[in-house]
Amino acid sequence: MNALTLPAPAKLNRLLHIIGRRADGYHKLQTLFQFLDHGDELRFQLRQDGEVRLTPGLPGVPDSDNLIVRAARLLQAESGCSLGTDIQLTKRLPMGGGLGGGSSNAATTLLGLDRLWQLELPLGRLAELGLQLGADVPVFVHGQAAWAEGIGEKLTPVALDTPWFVVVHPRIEVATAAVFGAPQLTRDTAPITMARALQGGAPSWHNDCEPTVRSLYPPVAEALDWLGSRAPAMLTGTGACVFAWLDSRADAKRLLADLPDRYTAFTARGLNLSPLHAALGR
Ligand SMILES: C[C@@](CO)(OP(=O)(O)O)[C@H](O)COP(=O)(O)OP(=O)(O)OC[C@H]1O[C@@H](n2ccc(N)nc2=O)[C@H](O)[C@@H]1O
Ligand SMILES: Nc1ncnc2c1ncn2[C@@H]1O[C@H](COP(=O)(O)OP(=O)(O)O)[C@@H](O)[C@H]1O
Repeated sequence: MNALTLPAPAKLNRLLHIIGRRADGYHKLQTLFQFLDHGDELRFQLRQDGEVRLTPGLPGVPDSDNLIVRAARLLQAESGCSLGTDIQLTKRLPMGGGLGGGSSNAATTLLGLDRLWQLELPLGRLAELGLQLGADVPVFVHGQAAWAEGIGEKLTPVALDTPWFVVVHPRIEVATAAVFGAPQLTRDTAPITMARALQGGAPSWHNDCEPTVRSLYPPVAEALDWLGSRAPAMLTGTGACVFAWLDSRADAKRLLADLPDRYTAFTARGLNLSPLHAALGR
């Protein structure tokens, strides 16, 4: 095999609670991750010379900081593999959108190059490598919708309802570190069990970052109000994207028809198995 084209799906946080803070400043979370059938695409072509080349690069992100290039180099270092790759990126997910695009790109790179370079590392090891790149990478490596604890890396697979979503991007970028660093962020939600979270279902789910992101980023508050007046709506991760869930594709498309020009948006179905794993048969 000389080349491989793979999806890097988006995720949503269908619930996000902040229950404390670790000594290193990272926040302890409880969250429900689900994938979408919408995302970026990466094409990997084998190189014999060990070089890792990405095209096109991302505006404002030097290649050496790009999570795709960092994931490829980390895998080379871990495995001692002397092969390289040309990577072509089709970027569809907004950056800093709370859809986990960078993390998903990193996971697709780890699994894609593991296959292209014939390394056959276990998913658990690839997830450990992924965690060095970002708190959200392991869920994309394991590829199952999950209840997550710790900083998002302690994962228990779950089967969630799979509604149609409308995801609205208010065309601003939210810095995850700024939200987690905000003094007004509440960090003391009482921990709950997974069973209790699942029992309540979507109507009972909320995101503890929402009040802080609303106050720091007024365009996100406006998007939540616009969407929330039409269907139940929430923030994903630390934003900037907000999402609403609907019973059918037709309802989702109807909602999109009214979208103000100041937003971009897409519709997508919730998935409990990542399309990456479906494509790889893993
Ligand atoms: C909040 C979540 C929920 O899914 O999503 P996003 O909105 O970013 O997608 C994630 O946990 C984000 O994960 P990720 O985007 O990988 O974050 P990282 O790069 O590891 O961390 C960025 C910065 O956010 C802060 N951070 C991140 C995660 C966490 N549990 N506690 C933190 O305090 C730290 O200051 C860190 O330096
Ligand atoms: N391949 C990548 N795709 C997107 N962002 C990347 C990538 N590599 C590094 N980044 C950096 O990570 C930041 C967070 O990106 P992203 O994962 O898209 O958002 P979020 O964590 O909010 O879901 C970006 O603003 C960018 O600086």
